[in-house]
Amino acid sequence: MDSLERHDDYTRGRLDAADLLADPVAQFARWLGDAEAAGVAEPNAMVLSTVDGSGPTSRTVLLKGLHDGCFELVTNAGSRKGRAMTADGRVSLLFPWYPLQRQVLVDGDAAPAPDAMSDEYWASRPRGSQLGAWASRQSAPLPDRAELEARVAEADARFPGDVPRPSFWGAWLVTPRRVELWQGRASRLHDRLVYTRDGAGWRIDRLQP
Ligand SMILES: Cc1cc2nc3c(=O)[nH]c(=O)nc-3n(C[C@H](O)[C@H](O)[C@H](O)COP(=O)(O)O)c2cc1C
Ligand SMILES: Cc1ncc(COP(=O)(O)O)c(C=O)c1O
Repeated sequence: MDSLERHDDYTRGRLDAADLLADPVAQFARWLGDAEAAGVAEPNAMVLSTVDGSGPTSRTVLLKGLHDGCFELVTNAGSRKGRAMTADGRVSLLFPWYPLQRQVLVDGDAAPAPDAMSDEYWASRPRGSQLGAWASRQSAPLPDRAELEARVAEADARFPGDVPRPSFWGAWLVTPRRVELWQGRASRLHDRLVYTRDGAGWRIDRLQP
């Protein structure tokens, strides 16, 4: 467990307000492009945190689009996260781009996307994933894997042609309230720049590391 003993310094980059775009989502898109270009694994993976009656909880999901200043994700509305977001839209998104010594944190409000957006995304999914969405009551206990596989076979037989989108599966849009860009620096003196809303625009402030 060597990693527990290390104190690696972060020296790959720096971050200055003068280098940032005025719009945080446009700036995020630029950083996502950097992560893609650097070959970061799953560059669009993000840790989605929600709150429910048990408190905060997190899991990884994929970013599926950027629309009018919002972050798009897809999931099952009956899942633990889906039920949490239905009851309380407050979420956070964390993009951990360790190879770039960067992270982006987004605090915002999630709401179901328009049906047309969910339909369009659904149509882009492979048939296997579409059948999987029908088969999985995501987050519910599963006594054994064979039961899941039987439900996939059932859905396959039920929908020999196009697989329709289940009403319980779709896209969600997260409207950001706060976006923080973090660039690791030497001696833990990292650069942190945070966008918060300021009237119709955004202000950018530097935070202590
Ligand atoms: C890299 C990665 C990407 C994932 N993407 C999604 C996704 O886009 N949507 C989704 O519902 N689950 C996705 N998952 C599975 C979730 O992490 C999670 O296990 C599942 O959604 C159930 O979460 P919940 O019980 O908290 O609702 C992904 C997992 C990983 C590791
Ligand atoms: C359970 C689940 N749902 C949805 C997704 C979203 O991605 P895709 O539409 O590419 O399957 C993922 C991605 O890993 C996933 O694991």
